Amino acid sequence: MQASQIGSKPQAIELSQLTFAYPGRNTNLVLDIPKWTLNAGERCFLFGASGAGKSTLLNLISGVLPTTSGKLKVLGQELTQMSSRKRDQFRARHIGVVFQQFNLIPYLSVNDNIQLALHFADDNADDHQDTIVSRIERLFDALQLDIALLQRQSRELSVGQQQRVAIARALINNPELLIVDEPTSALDTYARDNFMTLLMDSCAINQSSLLFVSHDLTLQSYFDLHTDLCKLNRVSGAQS
Ligand SMILES: Nc1ncnc2c1ncn2[C@@H]1O[C@H](COP(=O)(O)OP(=O)(O)OP(=O)(O)O)[C@@H](O)[C@H]1O
Repeated sequence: MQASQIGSKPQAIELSQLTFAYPGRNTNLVLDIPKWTLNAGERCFLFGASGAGKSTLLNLISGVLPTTSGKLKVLGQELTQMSSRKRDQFRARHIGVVFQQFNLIPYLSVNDNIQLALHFADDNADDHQDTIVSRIERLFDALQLDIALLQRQSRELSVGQQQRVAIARALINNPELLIVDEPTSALDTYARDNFMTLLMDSCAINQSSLLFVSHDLTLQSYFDLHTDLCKLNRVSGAQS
């Protein structure tokens, strides 16, 4: 799929007049963003006070939550016009997500965790297992993961190994957009810097656009763009 074009600039994310309120809290808007774009290939560090709506915005962009009103185009597709099922399918095929807690299924093997991501993205994944195996091998090599870990249950892995598997799972479908939510909060400085380097290298290899949320402002130096959600969002409900 091609990212949408405005002039000659491809856009990974375009939103305008985007509002969102959680069901049951209809009078309480959480987000009201007049306009924001992320160009294809750009890496954006999104920050803002606690409660500013960062995770909510990531969930809208990845299609987990439906918008309340406005326009939200991701990789050229208008998400507001998609059913929940279509959004899930779109996310599985085009967006890699790395969550704070990695969200690996603990009792499944590492291989099964990765195969699940492939399964949700492509019903015919079983048809080309050779290609898939070599893709997994390349990713494990790039992420410095021992291939023998594929057979281990993910709960047996160290935190550092789980992080790398979470990145491998997010990248296995070659996503055009990678969304990463506060993944370094539990890490010491050394592990955090390693994680960031791996993430940046993986994005460069894949030419993915990156939207990264963190409270850790020292990570800003890794990014082309720094966006303060409190300045974008007309709702001022954040608690510092
Ligand atoms: N499932 C939910 N139902 C109702 N309100 C919610 C829900 N999730 C979040 N909120 C509210 O939406 C607002 C934004 O929350 P969100 O988690 O997006 O903020 P955040 O910027 O990610 O915060 P933090 O930095 O503390 O993680 C908050 O007022 C929060 O209470």
